[in-house]
Amino acid sequence: MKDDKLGETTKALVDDGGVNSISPSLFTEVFDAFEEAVVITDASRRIVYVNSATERLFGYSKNELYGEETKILYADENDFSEQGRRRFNTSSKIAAENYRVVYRRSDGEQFFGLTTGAVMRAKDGTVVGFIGIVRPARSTDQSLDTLQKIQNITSDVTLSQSNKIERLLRVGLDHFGLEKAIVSRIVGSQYTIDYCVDLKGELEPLTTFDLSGTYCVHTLSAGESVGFHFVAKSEIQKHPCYTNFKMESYIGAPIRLSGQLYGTINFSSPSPVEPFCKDDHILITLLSDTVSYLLYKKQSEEEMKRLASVDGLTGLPNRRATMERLNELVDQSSRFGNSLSVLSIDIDHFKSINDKWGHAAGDLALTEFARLASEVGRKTDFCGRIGGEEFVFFLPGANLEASQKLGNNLRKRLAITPIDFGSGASTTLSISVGVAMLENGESPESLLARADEAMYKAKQEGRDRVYLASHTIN
Ligand SMILES: Nc1nc2c(ncn2[C@@H]2O[C@H](COP(=O)(O)OP(=O)(O)OP(=O)(O)O)[C@@H](O)[C@H]2O)c(=O)[nH]1
Repeated sequence: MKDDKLGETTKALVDDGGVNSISPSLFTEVFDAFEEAVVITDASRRIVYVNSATERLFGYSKNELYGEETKILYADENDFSEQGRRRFNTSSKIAAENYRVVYRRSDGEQFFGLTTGAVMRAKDGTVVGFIGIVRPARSTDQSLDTLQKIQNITSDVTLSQSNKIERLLRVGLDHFGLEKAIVSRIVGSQYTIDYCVDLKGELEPLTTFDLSGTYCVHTLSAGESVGFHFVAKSEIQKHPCYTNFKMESYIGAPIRLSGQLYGTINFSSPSPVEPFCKDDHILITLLSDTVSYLLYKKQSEEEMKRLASVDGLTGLPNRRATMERLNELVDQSSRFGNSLSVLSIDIDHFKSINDKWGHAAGDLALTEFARLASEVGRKTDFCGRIGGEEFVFFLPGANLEASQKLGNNLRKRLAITPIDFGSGASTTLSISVGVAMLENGESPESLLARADEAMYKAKQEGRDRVYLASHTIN
């Protein structure tokens, strides 16, 4: 409500006898429904009426306040005498202006209040009192503190991007004084929790909802930050989001990534809160931009990691990633006493393919081999390229017999799958395979060396066969 309008409204309540002549029940009828604190004074700034919101906000009962100067509400007496008097004096010209002042509750706690004030005039124009409307504003100190925390998190090189996002959600929860924080991923009509922090521990990442039944559908249709501080009293009180989740307060903003919608960042709570102010909307937009930047960095890092571990030609894990996986598997098998077998595979006479049909044909043969190799074996089996035409298979839980079977299956598949180089040229591949099974306390290097040794034996014995390694090489 604008101050000038406020003045007009109060005029109707006041007669020439001043504010004291009005029955408090009339004020109560008008102002008790307000969510803001309403304080009415006489012309000497003594309180004649406060509404219930004032009692809640300042922690005083009506009777404790009636007759007191409004000084009792200010944290700083100077504000009462200077700031207050600028507005609350009989010749005040200040009308349509919101201002912030530090107030003090009955328990001594201080808070910033966003205040609107007006002079109350009787019908003949004489000033009979003042009316002030106060709602708590988050303090500048708190906003600065929040900004500082955001900066500390984003600049911390020891944190992963995911850790940073989770910490930002906590900072947002603290700032808004809410209970649940979510970064959602939205694809089509599906809303998935990507990250969450829930003080009640009820939310879990990867939970999905139908977007149309969430609060975020309002954020998306607005295309910018949206806040509801008391949903039961808002225009969305009948929306399924309220029936589904029963959150009274919500503030959310869309997250865009590389120009596309990614999802939302949102904070909510089953209890109503004070109305969200402009600063809150600026802050959630800043959080959304920061999360978007972190998600972008995370995706870039993942892509770089993927590229660094994948063989560019075949798409199989490269030597580095393959050796890492072998180390992990040997470690797991040694700890849990499970078997682990390794196949060392070398394509026979591969050089002749290059020589006969060119390097591109050799590349095609390697790609086709990788495709067929990926089709044999179980989901838990691992196939990697460790050199030119050298590949390995790691088979967790498999013994020599099962590994030999896989080697032979692959040989058979290759034998019946000609690779077409165009212009009528084609060939099938044969492989020499060495198999070794992890022995007690054996190192990854030794296991692989035994499989290689067995593969060379297969070559020596005429190629196109599987050879089983015997014992540890000393
Ligand atoms: N086209 C192509 N050829 C490759 C690639 N990497 C390695 N090679 C070739 O693979 C061939 C390997 O040949 P060799 O090690 O002599 O063995 P081979 O001809 O397979 O004979 P055996 O292993 O003894 O059966 C070499 O000619 C390499 O140039 C690649 O990425 N693409």
